[in-house]
Amino acid sequence: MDIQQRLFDDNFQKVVFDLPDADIVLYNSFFSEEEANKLFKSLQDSIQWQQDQITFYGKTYNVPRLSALYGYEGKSYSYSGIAMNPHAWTSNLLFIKKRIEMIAEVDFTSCLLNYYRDGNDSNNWHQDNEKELGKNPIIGSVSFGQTRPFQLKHIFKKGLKKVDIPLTHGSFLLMKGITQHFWKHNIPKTTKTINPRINLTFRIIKN
Ligand SMILES: O=C(O)CCC(=O)C(=O)O
Ligand SMILES: [Fe+2]
Repeated sequence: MDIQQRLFDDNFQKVVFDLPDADIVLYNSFFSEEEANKLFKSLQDSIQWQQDQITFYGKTYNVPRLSALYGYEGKSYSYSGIAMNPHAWTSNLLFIKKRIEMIAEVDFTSCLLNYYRDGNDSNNWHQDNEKELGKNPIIGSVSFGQTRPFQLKHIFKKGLKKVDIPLTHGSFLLMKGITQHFWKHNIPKTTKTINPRINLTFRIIKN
């Protein structure tokens, strides 16, 4: 490990979660306060946010958040039952991608962004297990803005308690291994008055 890597490592706090059937690590303050403030504002203004819809038993609903897909050309991705073509990487996204790849040691091909405008926006229980992500998906999740709880529940071991991980401004959460086979996650709604939040999930699309 060179000096630069060591200095960089010292700036954040690493939390390893001791959970069965999971490989989840959280790095708080992975981005400095100053970097995180800048990135939040520029992503808020420059990302091509869109309102996706989902059809459920023949009825169409707005997804309770705004979203956007970025990545390498041709790496289309299906989520919420819709095939999406990515926008080209921006310099901010490449900056974030490079930084997290120093830790994740993979080449992420795609980034799904979510914009949670307020407490009414949420992300319902799901696994990131689309077949394009391969057998054991590696998900690199970066958060800016309002801290929201990222909840996890084991799909089969009903006796296990729900896990609640606050994802703070500038944090980086890495999920890999068999995690997506055994755990669902969600961002719950809240009636509290809160600020907006941006989350980026970097993924590897194999097609
Ligand atoms: O907002 C988050 O922290 C989670 C987002 C998420 O689970 C997803 O996009 O698949
Ligand atoms: Fe997810």
